[in-house]
Amino acid sequence: MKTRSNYWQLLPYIRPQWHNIVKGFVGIFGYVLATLALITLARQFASVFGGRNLSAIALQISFIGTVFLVRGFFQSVQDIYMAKSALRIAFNLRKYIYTHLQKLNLSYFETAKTGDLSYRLTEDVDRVGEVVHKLFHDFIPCILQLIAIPIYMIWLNWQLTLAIIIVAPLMGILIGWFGERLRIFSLKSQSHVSDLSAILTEVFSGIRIIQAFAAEKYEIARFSREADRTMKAKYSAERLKAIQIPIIGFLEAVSILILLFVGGWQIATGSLTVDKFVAFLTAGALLIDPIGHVTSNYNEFKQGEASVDRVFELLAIQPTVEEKLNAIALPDVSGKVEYRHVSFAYKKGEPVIKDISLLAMPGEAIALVGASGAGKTTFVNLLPRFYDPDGEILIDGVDIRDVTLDSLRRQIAIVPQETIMFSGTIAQNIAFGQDAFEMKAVESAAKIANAHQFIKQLPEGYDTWVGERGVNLSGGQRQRIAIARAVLRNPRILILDEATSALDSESEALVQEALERLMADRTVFIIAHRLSTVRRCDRILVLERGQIVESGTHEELLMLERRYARFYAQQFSK
Ligand SMILES: Nc1ncnc2c1ncn2[C@@H]1O[C@H](COP(=O)(O)OP(=O)(O)OP(=O)(O)O)[C@@H](O)[C@H]1O
Repeated sequence: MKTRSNYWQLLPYIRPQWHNIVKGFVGIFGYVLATLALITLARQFASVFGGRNLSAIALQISFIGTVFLVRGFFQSVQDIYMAKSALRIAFNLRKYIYTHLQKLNLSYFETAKTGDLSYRLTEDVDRVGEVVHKLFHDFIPCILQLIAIPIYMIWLNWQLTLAIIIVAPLMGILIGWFGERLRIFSLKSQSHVSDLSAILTEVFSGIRIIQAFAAEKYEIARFSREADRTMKAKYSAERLKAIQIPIIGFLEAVSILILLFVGGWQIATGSLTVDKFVAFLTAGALLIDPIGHVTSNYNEFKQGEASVDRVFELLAIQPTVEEKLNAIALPDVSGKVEYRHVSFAYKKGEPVIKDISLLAMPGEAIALVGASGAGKTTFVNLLPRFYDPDGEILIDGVDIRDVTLDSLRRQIAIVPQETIMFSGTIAQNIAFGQDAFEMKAVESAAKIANAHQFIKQLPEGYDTWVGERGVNLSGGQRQRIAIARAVLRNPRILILDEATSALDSESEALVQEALERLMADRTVFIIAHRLSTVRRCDRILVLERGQIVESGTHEELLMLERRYARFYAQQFSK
C-alpha cells in the first residue's frame, strides 16, 4: 500500500483555475478581515454597554449588523468561486482520465474490472472534487482565521493567548493520528465499494447465464459478502470519528476553562479590563468554529487521499502500444498486407504466434482455420495494433508502427462474433464513431447489409433506440448492423470473426449474402467457421499452436489429405 500522498499531483489540474481561485481568495480575505472587525466591535460594544447611552448602543449594533452583512457578502463570493473552481477541476480530471483510458490497450481492459473503473471515474473523481472544494472553500479560510485571530489575541493579551493555545499541540498530534487511520480505513472501504460495483456490472451483463445456471443464490451470497466487508470498513471509519470528536471537544473545553481561570485571575488582580476580556472571549468563540472545521476537513482529506490515490493509479498505467512521436498518417491503401517473421506472446516465454510470414494481396480473402486456442484471433488482432508483436507487419509496404493508430484503424473494419450495440439509435449505431453522418449513406449501407428491411419494420425505423447491448435485436439482426457499420466505413481491409452461434436458415442466408457483398474487392482475413465461407476464400491458412501448418485453396488442402482434410471431415462434413 502506498503511503505517499498524491495530492500534489492535482496541481496541474488546479493551476488552470487560478483566476477563479484568486476571486475566491478575495472573498476569503474580506471574510477574515470582517471577522477581525467583529472582534474589535465586540470590544467597543463592551465599553459602550456600561455607558448606558442608548444611541451609542444602537449605533454600535448597527455597525456590527453591517459588518455581518459584509462578511456574508464575502462568504458568498468565496463560496461561488471556490465551488466553480473545484467542479471544473473535477470535470477536467474526469475528462483527462477518460481520454487516458481510451488510449490504453485491449490487454488492459481484458483484465480490468469494469465496475471498478466506473467507480473510479464517478465516485472517486467526485470525492477528489469535494476535497478540492473543501480545501479552498473551508480549510484555507479556517487556517487563515486560525492564524489571524490568535495574532490579534496575542496583541490583546499574550498571557491569555498562551493559556488558550496550550493544548493546541496535543490537539494537532491527535488530529494527525486519527487522520492517518481514517485514510487507511477509507482506502479499504473504497476498494470494497469498487469490488461491489465490479460484481454488479458482471452480474447484470451476465444475468442470462446466472439465471440459466440457477446461480442466483450463489451470486446473492457473493454480493452479500462484499457488501458486508464494505459496511464493516465504513463502520470502522465512523467509529473512529465518533471517538475523535468528543476527545477534541473535551480539549477545546479544557482550553476555555483555562482561559476563564486566567482571565478571572487577571481581572481580579487588575491587570485586565472587562472590555478586553469580552474581546478576547469573542475571539476565542470565533476560533471554535474554524478548529472544528479544520479537524473534520483534515479527516476528509485523509479519506479523500484514498480516492486521489485510486484516480492517479489509473493515470500511471501506460499504454503498451504507443504511437511514435513522428508517426505519419497512413495514406489510403490498396490493401496489401504483409506479415514478416511475426511472433507474439501474451506472457513472456509462452508464444502464441510463432514466426509467421504471410503476404496477402489487395482483394484477397484469407480464411483462418484451426482448433480453439490456435492463435487465430491473436493473429488478426495484431493488424490493428491491439498488441505489438516481434517482427514486422506492413500495409502497402508501410510498417504499421510508423503510422498513427487512428489512420491505421480507420482503414480496417472488424466485424466481430458478437455485435455490441451502444445506447443510441439504429442509425447512430451504424454510423458508429461519426458525429455527423448522411442518413442516405446509412440507409444504403444497411441495404447492402440486408438490414434495411427489418430496420424499416421497427417502430421508429432508423431512429429506433437500441439498449446498452442491443437486447431487443436478434443475433442475425445485430450481425447485419455490424456489417452495415463496416460497409459505411468502406475499408480496404476487413477482419471478420464469423459467428458460431446458430442462426436460423433464413437469417444465415441474409447474413451470408451481406458478408459476400461486404467482402467484395477488399483484403479480408476471416476466422472461418462456416463451410461455405471457407470454400469461397482465395486461400485457407491452417493454424496450429501459433504456426501456419498448411496453406492453399480448399481443393488443394483437401488433396493434401492432412490436417485441413481431417479438420474438414470432423467439423464441416455434417
Ligand atoms: N488477452 C490474453 N491474455 C493472455 N492469453 C491470451 C489472451 N488472449 C488469448 N490468449 C491465449 O492465446 C492463445 C491463442 O488464443 P486465440 O484467442 O488467439 O486463439 P483462437 O484460435 O482465436 O481461439 P478461438 O477459436 O477459441 O477463439 C490461447 O492459448 C489463449 O488462451
